[in-house]
Amino acid sequence: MDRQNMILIGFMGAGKTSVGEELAGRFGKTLIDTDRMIEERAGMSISDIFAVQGEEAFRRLETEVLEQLISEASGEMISVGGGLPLREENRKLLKKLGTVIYLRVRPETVLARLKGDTTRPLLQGDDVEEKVNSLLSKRGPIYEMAADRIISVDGRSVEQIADAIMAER
Ligand SMILES: Nc1ncnc2c1ncn2[C@@H]1O[C@H](COP(=O)(O)OP(=O)(O)OP(=O)(O)O)[C@@H](O)[C@H]1O
Ligand SMILES: O=C(O)C1=C[C@@H](O)[C@@H](O)[C@H](O)C1
Ligand SMILES: [Mg+2]
Repeated sequence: MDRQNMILIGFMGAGKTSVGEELAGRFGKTLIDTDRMIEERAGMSISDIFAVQGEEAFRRLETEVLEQLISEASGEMISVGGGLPLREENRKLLKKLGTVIYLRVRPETVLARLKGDTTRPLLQGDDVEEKVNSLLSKRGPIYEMAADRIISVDGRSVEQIADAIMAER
């Protein structure tokens, strides 16, 4: 891996963390995951940050973490929270940080993977299917705008997705 950072973006359940771990392992690196960085900084889970401080506060933390990475990260494998590219400011920071790879996922795949998940505050309660469909259709074009490359993940294993990313480097 050269000095350029590689960043995975995409919807919840697309596999950013899983594929990121796989790729980082192949490069002999440890994955940097912005959700985990925020949990460590805040000393609480993402669900608790949303519940106690609200989504806006979480989004501010995402921008802070991105700024920190720009000053510190070089040649790293990075995965970011599903909503991080939503702020225009963050999309500019992502471009500055490195090569942005969008893991594109279909709603059915998200639902199959995250059924019963309790750690993603935006997908709790009733009508999870409706929430996934509506968020994904709003966010799809934004992810595309932020991306240097797009990889479809449906029906592919974590290893196959990592292979596809490596092959096109
Ligand atoms: N290619 C895949 N095939 C099968 N299962 C997968 C695949 N990628 C991820 N998963 C599973 O889907 C779930 C969500 O994956 P992961 O946590 O990597 O997604 P994420 O994109 O990081 O989500 P978030 O934005 O919420 O952090 C996990 O249980 C993971 O094991
Ligand atoms: O898509 C989103 O908005 C989110 C995705 C997760 O990675 C977390 O960052 C959090 O649950 C919010
Ligand atoms: Mg993740």
